[in-house]
Amino acid sequence: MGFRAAVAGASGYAGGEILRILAGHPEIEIATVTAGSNAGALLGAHQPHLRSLAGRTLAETTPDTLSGHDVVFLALPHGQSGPLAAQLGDDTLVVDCGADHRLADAAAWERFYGGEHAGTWPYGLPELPGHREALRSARRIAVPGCYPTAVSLALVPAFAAGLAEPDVVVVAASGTSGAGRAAKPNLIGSEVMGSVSAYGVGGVHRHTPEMVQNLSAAAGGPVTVSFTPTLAPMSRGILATCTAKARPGVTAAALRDAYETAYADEPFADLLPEGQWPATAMTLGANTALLQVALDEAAGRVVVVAAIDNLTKGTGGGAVQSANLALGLPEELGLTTIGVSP
Ligand SMILES: NC(=O)C1=CN([C@@H]2O[C@H](COP(=O)(O)OP(=O)(O)OC[C@H]3O[C@@H](n4cnc5c(N)ncnc54)[C@H](OP(=O)(O)O)[C@@H]3O)[C@@H](O)[C@H]2O)C=CC1
Ligand SMILES: CC(=O)N[C@@H](CCC(=O)OP(=O)(O)O)C(=O)O
Repeated sequence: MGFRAAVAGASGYAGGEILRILAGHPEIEIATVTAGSNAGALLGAHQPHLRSLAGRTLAETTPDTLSGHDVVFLALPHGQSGPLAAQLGDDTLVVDCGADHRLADAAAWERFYGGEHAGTWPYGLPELPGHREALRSARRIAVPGCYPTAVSLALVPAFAAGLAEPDVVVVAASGTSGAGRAAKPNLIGSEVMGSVSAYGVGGVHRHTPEMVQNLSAAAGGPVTVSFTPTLAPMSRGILATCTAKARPGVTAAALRDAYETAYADEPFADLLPEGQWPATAMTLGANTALLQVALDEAAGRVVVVAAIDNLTKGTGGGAVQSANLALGLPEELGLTTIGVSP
């Protein structure tokens, strides 16, 4: 084993997914697991599926317990990563699954999250133009939000190829694990089962500025995004239906060609064969974003559907993919494109 890792927030969903992936990683050893209120408990009590790690004790999450590692994965509530990272030297790679360092626009941060902006770290989505190279020398990484991962992979190729106008509409369904482990009134079993519900409607969801940031960078100018998230009765997965106004003269063939070119060499972004549409069940547990494109000629819109596992490509898998790059390891190490079905 080449690198020693600590995982903070190991009793939560994102921390659990990072541990699931690291447990099969040939070059990263899980040295330390930490938690908040559950510090002192056995990991097995909170992550019973991680059998080989069941006997590990959850330590407190402090700079002391996290220091001395090659890589620290933070899967903690927003606001925790800045103060912790400040006490970990640059010899430690810090990979933050929280939102604190994803946005470059401090005003957008204050509007959607409130409080002072903690600063911007290299953004952990290697598939975006220029990002892979930046990640190779990073010592701090901001893992993208789960919805922005799906939406950016869905629409960046259309903007980068100059095929879309800056007018985007996204409706995306997420499984309940996206909301974390803590109980919330709208996530009680009987409220979720047998129903799909919208939330964060009307441009207020905090992932909107992150989508705007990524799509505007690809478009080379400001893009507006109308984003409506919905909660679906499933534990994992995001299905994002993304549309953008098509530029005049765009053809279906040119659109498909842009996506084939963009993702030809990407290990974790797959354009499906024509006629096959992404479904969350096709990529559960895999680090792959599945995509399909169409041109709605009557409406004059580019339509892209993306499916990811919110906990894998949308968090834990994306975190390990970027960490691999920053540690000088092969990007795909420890990650799978093989899903779990049914
Ligand atoms: N779930 C998802 O799909 C995604 C999550 N993320 C991000 O990952 C992070 C974790 O999310 P998620 O795993 O879903 O949340 P969970 O609620 O499932 O887990 C939160 C974790 O943080 C720990 N924690 C809470 N408060 C403190 C504290 N004050 N000090 C130390 N540890 C604390 C908890 O420990 P304990 O149990 O001991 O209290 C637990 O291990 C968040 O920033 C989230 O935004 C990002 C993308 C997608
Ligand atoms: C279904 C659900 O509630 N999903 C979460 C987003 C997922 C997430 O964890 O995003 P952050 O990393 O930015 O917190 C939400 O809509 O708030």
